[in-house]
This record gives sequence, C-alpha cells and structure tokens, in this order.
Amino acid sequence: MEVNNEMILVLDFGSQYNQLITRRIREFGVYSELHSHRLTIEEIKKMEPKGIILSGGPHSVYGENSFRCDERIFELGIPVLGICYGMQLMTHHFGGVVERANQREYGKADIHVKDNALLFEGTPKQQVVWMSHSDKIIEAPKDFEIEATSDSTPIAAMRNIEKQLYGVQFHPEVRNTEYGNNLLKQFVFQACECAGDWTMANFIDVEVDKIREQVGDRNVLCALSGGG
Ligand SMILES: NC(=O)CC[C@H](N)C(=O)O
Repeated sequence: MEVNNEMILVLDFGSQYNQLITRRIREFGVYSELHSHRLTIEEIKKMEPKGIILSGGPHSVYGENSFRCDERIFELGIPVLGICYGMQLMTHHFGGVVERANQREYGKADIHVKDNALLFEGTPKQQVVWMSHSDKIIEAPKDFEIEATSDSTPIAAMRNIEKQLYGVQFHPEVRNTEYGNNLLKQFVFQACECAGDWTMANFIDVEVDKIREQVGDRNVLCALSGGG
C-alpha cells in the first residue's frame, strides 16, 4: 500500500495551545507530531519533516534558561513557522529586536494585512486574531518583510521569502483567530507543499499490515483488540 509519509513537526516550547496545532493540521489530512524543543538536528533530519512549526511558550528569549532549539533548523531549507515565542526566537536568532514588556496583551486584536502576504491569501485585509504575549518584536530581522500589523503590535506577522521563514505573534491554532485555520493551511499546503492525503484510516491500515506481517492473518484481530 502507498504510504504518505509527509509530516509537519511542531517543536514544543511550552504553550498551553500546542496540542491544538498538531490537531488542526491532522484535521487538514496532513500528519503532524509534537516533540520537545530539545530534539537534535540529526533527529529532526531523520524525521524528514515537510515543515517545522515553533510553538509559543512562557519564556522570554533573553532569559538565561529559556527554551531553545537547535538553530541549524533555519538552514535546512525547510519552511519554518514561528508562533509567538517561536517567532520571537526566530527574530532573536536573525538579529532583530524583541522588546521585553511588562504589560501583557491577552485577547482579541484587529490586524491589518499587507498585500501579497502568502499566509493570509484569500482572507480580508482587516481580521481578528488572538494575542497572548508580553514581549514583542520592535525590529524585524534583516530580509524579513512585515506582513501584518496591529495598533499594539506593529510586527504581528513577518516573512523571509528566500529562506521560507514565517512568524506570527498571534495564535492561529486558537478558534478566536478568525482565519487561523486558513493561515495554517496556507503554511502546510502552499509553503510546505503538502499533498494532504493522510487520514487516520490509512494510518490504521498501515498498522494493521505491520501487525499482520508479525502475527499472521488469523491472529490479527486478536492482536488489535489487545486480547491474547
Ligand atoms: N504565548 C507566547 O508564546 C508568549 C511568548 C513570550 N513569553 C511573551 O510573553 O511574549
């Protein structure tokens, strides 16, 4: 049986919304896994992800013990989307400026989207997103374009076209972000060029085939039900 191996890797920096990211992507028909930010570059390469998402997280990029990932992921030639803390980490790595703020922005915000913003294709110029952050980016790194702004967060989304890097300060995985699903779909299908023919059903079929090989036809039901 033909198996679709495409996978979007989500690196976990500790946000409470992280399971939702993989859940949404699986709902689009693309397999996605959540893994620790501590994965080594070798482990990541072995997984052959079609794209990588850096999640949000409670830390500040300037903290001494803040979670980090192997920054060589930015050089793999694979599209990367940074969400909130993930975007701040990307900014910090590429020499942009993240401002440490004491005031927290939590709740809905209106953003204004620039023309030709890939992740926002097909959605209105003015849209509502869900923000949950204190720090914010006040200077995008060199070669990054600002794709969306809001009154309180001037760099709400950014992109480096050549390196296929994307960042959003808000949370597209949360339902309160009006076009969040659309944004994740754009990343998965346009930026990462996934085919999206994965379903839970063919995943189970593959497992069944593997079990059948091991235990033979007659015992496969038994093995599946966990009985003996
Ligand atoms: N939700 C997040 O990822 C927050 C990022 C960072 N800790 C901030 O406060 O801005």
